[in-house]
Amino acid sequence: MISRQTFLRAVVLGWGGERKVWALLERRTMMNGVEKTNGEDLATEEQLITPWTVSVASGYTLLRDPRHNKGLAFTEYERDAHYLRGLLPPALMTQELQEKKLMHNLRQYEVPLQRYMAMMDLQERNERLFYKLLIDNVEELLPVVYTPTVGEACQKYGSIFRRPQGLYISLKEKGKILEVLKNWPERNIQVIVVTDGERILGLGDLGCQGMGIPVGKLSLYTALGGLRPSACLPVTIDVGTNNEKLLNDEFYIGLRQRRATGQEYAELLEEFMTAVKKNYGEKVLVQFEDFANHNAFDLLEKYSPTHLVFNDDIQGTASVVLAGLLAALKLVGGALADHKFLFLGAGEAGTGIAELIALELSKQTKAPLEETRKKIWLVDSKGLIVSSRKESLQHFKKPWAHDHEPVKGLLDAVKAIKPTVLIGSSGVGKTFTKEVVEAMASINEKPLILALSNPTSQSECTAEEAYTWSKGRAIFASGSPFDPVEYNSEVFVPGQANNAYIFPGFGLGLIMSGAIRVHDDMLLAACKYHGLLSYILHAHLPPQ
Ligand SMILES: NC(=O)C1=CN([C@@H]2O[C@H](COP(=O)(O)OP(=O)(O)OC[C@H]3O[C@@H](n4cnc5c(N)ncnc54)[C@H](OP(=O)(O)O)[C@@H]3O)[C@@H](O)[C@H]2O)C=CC1
Ligand SMILES: CC(=O)C(=O)O
Ligand SMILES: [Mg+2]
Repeated sequence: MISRQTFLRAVVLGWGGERKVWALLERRTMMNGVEKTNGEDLATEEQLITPWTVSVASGYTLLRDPRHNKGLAFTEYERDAHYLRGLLPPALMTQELQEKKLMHNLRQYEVPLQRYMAMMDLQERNERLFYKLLIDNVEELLPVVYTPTVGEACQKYGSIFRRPQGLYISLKEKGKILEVLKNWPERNIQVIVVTDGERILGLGDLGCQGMGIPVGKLSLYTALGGLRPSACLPVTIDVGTNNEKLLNDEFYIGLRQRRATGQEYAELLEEFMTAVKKNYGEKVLVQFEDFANHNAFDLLEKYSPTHLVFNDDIQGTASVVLAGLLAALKLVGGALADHKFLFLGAGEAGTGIAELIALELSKQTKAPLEETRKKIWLVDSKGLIVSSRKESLQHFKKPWAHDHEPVKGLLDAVKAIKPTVLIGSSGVGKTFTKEVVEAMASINEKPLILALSNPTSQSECTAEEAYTWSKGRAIFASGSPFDPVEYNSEVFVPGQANNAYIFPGFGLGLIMSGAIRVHDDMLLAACKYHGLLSYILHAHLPPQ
C-alpha cells in the first residue's frame, strides 16, 4: 500500500532537500533489503544477480573514473593511498575553488553549445563536481544542460559526440535487450528516462540523437530530486528516423533507415519493457519522454497497468501547468471554475493538461468530467476542435470536440471563445501574434498566457512580446526561460512553466513511497503540494 504521506513528503522535498532525501532514500533502501557496501549498491531481492566484478580503481584509472575522480581535490593522504603520486601536479584545489574556476571558464563561452559541451565534458570527467556546479548554479546552468541548449545539442549530437552517455537500444539488439541492459555497469537502477527520439522538444524527429534529452532530464533527477546518479539510466530506443537531413548526415550516430512502425515497433518496445522489469524489478520507474503522440498515448495506456510508468510530456506537463494555474489564481482572481481555457496545440502536452484541469474542476465542483471539459477548447493544425470534426479526430482529441461552428485560425478562436487563459503547446514558434495577445488583453484585465513550446525558437511568443503587446497586463510563463523585461519603467520577471519543475520531485515521491503504479490522484497531489510550484505567483510578485 502506498503511503500518501510518504509520497507527498517526497514530492515536497524534491527541490533543495537533497540531504534529507538521501537519508530517507537510504533508510527506504535498507528497508527494501538493499545494503550499501563501500558505497556500492547491491541488487535488490527482486533483481537477477549478474556476476559483475567490482574492482577498486587506483592511480591512473581512478583519475579517469568520473564517479570517483576529484582532480586536484585529492588530499595528500589520498594521493599516497591511491597511487596518485606524480600523476597530479602538486597543488591542492578544493572542490569550491574548482567550481569557481569552472564557472569562470563557462562564462567566457559566448556560444551556448560550447557551454553544453563543457558541462558534458565535466560530467564525464568529475561527476561530483558536475553536480555541485549544477546544484549551486541551477538558474544559470538549467538552460545549458536542459532547454533550450539541449535542443541544439541533440540536433548536432553526431558532430559533438565524444564519449557515449546512456544506453542505446536499436533494432539490431532485438532479442538481446536483457543482455544489453546487463552491459550497463550499474545494478540498482531506480529511474529510467527513455525516448525514441521522434518528437524532441518542438524540433521534430531527431532519431538516435534524442539521447541528449534522457541524459539532461536525468541530470535534473540528481540535481533537483536528489537521486544518486548511479540510480539513473538514460535510454534511447533507435528504430530509425524519418529525418532526411540526418539520414544524409555522414556524422549521424543512429540507424540509417526509416522508422520501424506497427508490429516491429511494438515488439521492440514490449521486449524493452519486459526486460526492464525483469532486470530491475517492479519498482523501477520508467519515464517516457519525447515520443511522438501516435505512440506516446498508446504506450502509456499499454504499460500503465503493468509497470511504474508515466509520460512526462502528457502527465508531468499537466501537473506543472495546473500547479501554475492554481498559483496564478491568486493574481488573476476567481476560482478555477470561473476561467475558460484555449489551447493552441492538441497533442500530448495540450490534451494532457486539458484533462488534468478538467479532472481538478470536476473534483472541485462535483460536476461530471464531460461537463467540466466544456470549459476547455483546443485548436490544432486544422482549426478549433469542434463536434463536426469528431469522426476524423485522433482518439485523444475526441473528448474536446464541443458544439461550435468551425473556426480556422487562432485569432478567430480567441475572439469566438473569449478565453481567460491561453496556452501554447503546438511546437510552432511565433504563433501568439500581436493581434492574438491584443485580443486576449481586450477580453481580460489580466490575461494569463503560457507559451509552453520548447526550445526558445519554438516559443509561441517571447516574454517581451507578451508584456509589450498586453501593455504590461499579461501574466506570462514559458517552457524555456526568458530574461526579465523592462516595460514602462517596470521590470517584469516571466515564470517558467516546464515539467522540470515537477518530474524530479514526482519521480522521487514514487520511488520513496515504493509505488508500483502511477495514478491521476498522485499528479493532482504533486501539483497542489509542491512547495516551489507557485512559480508564476513568485515571478510576478513585486520585489520585497
Ligand atoms: N513546457 C513544457 O514543460 C513542455 C513543453 N512541450 C512542448 O510542447 C510542444 C508540443 O509538444 P507535444 O504536445 O508533445 O506535441 P504533439 O506533436 O503531440 O502536439 C502538437 C500539436 O500542435 C498542433 N499544431 C502543430 N502545428 C500547428 C499550427 N501551426 N497551428 C495549430 N496547431 C498546430 C498539432 O496539430 P495536429 O494534431 O493537427 O497535427 C498537435 O495537435 C513542443 O514544442 C514541446 O517542446 C511539451 C511538453 C512539456
Ligand atoms: C519540456 C519537455 O519535456 C518538452 O518540451 O518536451
Ligand atoms: Mg519532453
